[in-house]
Amino acid sequence: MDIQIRNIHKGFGSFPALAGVDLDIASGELIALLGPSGSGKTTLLRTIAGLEFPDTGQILFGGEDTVALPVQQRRVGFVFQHYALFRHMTILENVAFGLRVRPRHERPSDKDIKRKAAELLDLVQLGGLEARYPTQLSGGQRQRVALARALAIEPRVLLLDEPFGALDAKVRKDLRRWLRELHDKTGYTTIFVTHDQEEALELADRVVVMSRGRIEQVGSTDEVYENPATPFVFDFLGNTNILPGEVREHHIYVNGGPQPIADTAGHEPGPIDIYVRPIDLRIADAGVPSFDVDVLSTQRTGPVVRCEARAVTSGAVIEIELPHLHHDVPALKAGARVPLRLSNFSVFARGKPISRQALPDVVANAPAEYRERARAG
Ligand SMILES: Nc1ncnc2c1ncn2[C@@H]1O[C@H](COP(=O)(O)OP(=O)(O)OP(=O)(O)O)[C@@H](O)[C@H]1O
Repeated sequence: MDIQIRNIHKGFGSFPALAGVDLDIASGELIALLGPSGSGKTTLLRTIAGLEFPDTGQILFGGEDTVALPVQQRRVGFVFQHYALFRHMTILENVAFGLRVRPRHERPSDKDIKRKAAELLDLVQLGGLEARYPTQLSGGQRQRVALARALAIEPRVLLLDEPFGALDAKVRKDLRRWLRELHDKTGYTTIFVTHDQEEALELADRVVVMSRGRIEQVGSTDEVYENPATPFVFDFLGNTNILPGEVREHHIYVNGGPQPIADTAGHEPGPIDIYVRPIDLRIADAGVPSFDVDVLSTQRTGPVVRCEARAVTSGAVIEIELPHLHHDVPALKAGARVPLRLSNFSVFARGKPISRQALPDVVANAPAEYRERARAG
């Protein structure tokens, strides 16, 4: 089932929780709504489910406007962060519940309901535990029961609100992989809410990054990570260093840097912010565009070395992250002055994002030598 969301506004009192949301979701897609707390993810999910009514806008399921349809008729499967299982019912009866409460003329026979519930428990890999009660299961198992229950009604759409939020890191990771496999098997259009970037990037076909009731960017996981449309998206998707810089005569300079770090076509001259991740900074060989930093401290945490340094000319404090066996590590001693190069970065005009289309040019138009080095990693 494909879903079209058209210009949804939803306020709570005078507060705009959703401020004009448009989104097209293809049938069978697995979509992540990602954003910080309060950005409107849950409100959007609940509006799609029919648990909230938008002030304006349309939500179309397969071309049909659902806004006037009551929740029951939308046929959405919903799973919340806290597994709301019925404690007094066995696992099998929990899964069967959605079928048992159907109107009489749509309700399968008792035998078929039990068979279907058992099949779904097999699907979520809990076959054999049908007679247990929710308190006799682990958190991850309970969440899988909640998912089987949501699937029992043969939903047109599956909506998951931080489904693994309450579980520990290891179980979350296992369940993520499992959910992806389940999705590939069942093919339901699925939308899930998370504020965990890693979860969104690992699981989803496309990620919808939200901030303050609006969509900042929609794209494949690679697109949003490699080509963030706005400073917000860049910053939200991982650790960020912001280096003040400048576009001058079609070149990009780190403030105070003697040589340009890249060429740029078509960008307005003026102050910019260069966004670069700690893992995309390396010590530059002679002749490669670079800027000098003074190393302040270096610390190893397991397999990773984190180094804090200060840009000599701008004074910006930046973080560098390397695998501990990387050949740059010995040179990053506190007190050393080293030249750094950027292997990947985004540029934003200070205060306003450079258009998304323009961003790939920044790398594409870098000096040839720079590009080769960037490719070499
Ligand atoms: N029933 C409500 N009454 C008043 N304000 C609400 C209500 N529900 C949500 N809000 C407000 O709307 C905004 C968006 O909330 P929402 O729950 O959609 O955010 P979220 O991105 O899902 O956040 P979180 O990750 O913390 O769950 C928040 O500022 C929240 O306080």
